[in-house]
Amino acid sequence: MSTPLPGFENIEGPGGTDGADRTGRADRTEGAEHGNGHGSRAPHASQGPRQPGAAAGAPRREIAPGAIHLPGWLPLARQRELVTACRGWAQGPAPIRHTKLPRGGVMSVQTVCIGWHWQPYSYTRTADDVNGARVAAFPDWMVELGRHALAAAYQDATAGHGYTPDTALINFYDGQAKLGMHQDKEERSPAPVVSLSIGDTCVFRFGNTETRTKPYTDVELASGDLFVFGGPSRFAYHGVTKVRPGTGDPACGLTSGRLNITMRVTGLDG
Ligand SMILES: O=C(O)CCC(=O)C(=O)O
Ligand SMILES: [Fe+2]
Repeated sequence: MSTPLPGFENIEGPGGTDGADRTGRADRTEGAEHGNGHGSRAPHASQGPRQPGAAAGAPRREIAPGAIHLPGWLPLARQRELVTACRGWAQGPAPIRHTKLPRGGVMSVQTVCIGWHWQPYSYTRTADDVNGARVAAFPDWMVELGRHALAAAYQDATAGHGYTPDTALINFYDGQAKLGMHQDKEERSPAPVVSLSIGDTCVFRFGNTETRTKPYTDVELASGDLFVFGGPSRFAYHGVTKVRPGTGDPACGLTSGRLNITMRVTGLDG
């Protein structure tokens, strides 16, 4: 069964490391991720994200049309709340695990989903490749967070209106995990993807909609960073080429590794 989440589940422990197997470095194009989750407690909605531009450090940057990097958007306290929520989902109803790929590979990333369960290459309500359990509900507070994220990224108070993400893939990367270039394309909606990063910095490669090769831009995603891709970039290829171990601030709630949450609108009913 699934391996525990080194460095994540046991965040009080020694700076952990490696997860079960890192044999696979999964290409999402070829593999997937998935997960499941289970009820969690909502981070306090009272503490909103920072205003655009208020983060220390790097400025907001449009990486490609519709693809925005907003560094330091999530305050540390909010990061910790998300880590706590994700830790709960990682435990069940379907535990986080390394997704198996159709051709026998295993992803190096560990994933758990909420709302809908993703496995290569479709969404279901139950985690059929894990334990068959129905995944945790997608909480209202995360819908709100997604709406705030769009408003901040697009610098438009109305940008989040009507945005109702119904699934999130929650990925945990140890120091060796990677994610191959892929498109998020199982969704039947063109609504933007909202990505939040916590813990160690990674190199996020954001490319184009035609090919998984160049042209692309490598972006350092650090703890608290928001990345949104919508509009003409919604179906661009992207991936994680490397994690930089030891770069995260333990005050974010993770002593090692990287957590990434991507919210999406599946466009599915039922
Ligand atoms: O970890 C990341 O920053 C990207 C994750 C991703 O692309 C995905 O879950 O589809
Ligand atoms: Fe993706």
